[in-house]
Amino acid sequence: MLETRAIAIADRLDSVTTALHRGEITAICGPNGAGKSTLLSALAGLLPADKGEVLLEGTVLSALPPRDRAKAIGYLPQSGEVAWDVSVANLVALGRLPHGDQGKFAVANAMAATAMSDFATRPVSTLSGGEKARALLARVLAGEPRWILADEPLAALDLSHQLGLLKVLRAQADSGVGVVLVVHDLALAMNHANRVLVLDSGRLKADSAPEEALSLDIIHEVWGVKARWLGEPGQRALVTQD
Ligand SMILES: Nc1ncnc2c1ncn2[C@@H]1O[C@H](COP(=O)(O)OP(=O)(O)OP(=O)(O)O)[C@@H](O)[C@H]1O
Repeated sequence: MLETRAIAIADRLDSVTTALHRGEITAICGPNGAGKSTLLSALAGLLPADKGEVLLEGTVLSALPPRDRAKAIGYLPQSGEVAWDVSVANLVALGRLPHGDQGKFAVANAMAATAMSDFATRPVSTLSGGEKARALLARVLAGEPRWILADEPLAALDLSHQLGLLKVLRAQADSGVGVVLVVHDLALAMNHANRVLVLDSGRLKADSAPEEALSLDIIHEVWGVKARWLGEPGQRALVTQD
């Protein structure tokens, strides 16, 4: 389990308590500035909380040696910047750093899963935005973490690659990995997450199964938008109303 106990961070998070589970996809949703990236960084142990604590499988996260933390949690930030212009294969291999090995099998698997094998020798600077996003996700997968924490990993991807990566993330969850995604696309959260956290001005507004957390009342209250869901469970589409 990855837990937060009443964590507060300046004006960004206000006493957020939740417990996330491995084997599930958890979506973090909310309007711009609601605190989604802040919560994800705190869950990754990258942003210390002013109050409260984050626990990974029962241990206070900040007490874990950095290498153990890096092995357990693969974090994919929103910005997607790459500091050095290395080849895609070398970028993905950086995911093995916490393990101190080359992990050739894991690296090859990660590149295949993200459809990046054909780009192995390409300098990262020559990739399109979507290709770079896939390469960065491959780096996280190569580390074979128990938790994948990704901030809008699908935002730059075309429909086909979005669906491809959702399959990869679902397969990760099915194999026991905890997958936590910041997601703006509410239909994507509704259809693909096991659990949805809705943040509003730094507070946890909902934390439950998607149909409940993304009810029309909550969407109206939090996003200020009148909408309705169409379609069947698992294939919902959100339509806004005037
Ligand atoms: N380094 C920082 N110092 C102070 N305030 C910050 C900092 N980073 C973000 N904030 C503020 O904290 C709040 C939450 O930001 P956060 O990035 O977590 O929101 P978000 O829900 O991820 O938003 P978005 O959907 O726009 O990416 C915002 O009001 C933001 O302006």
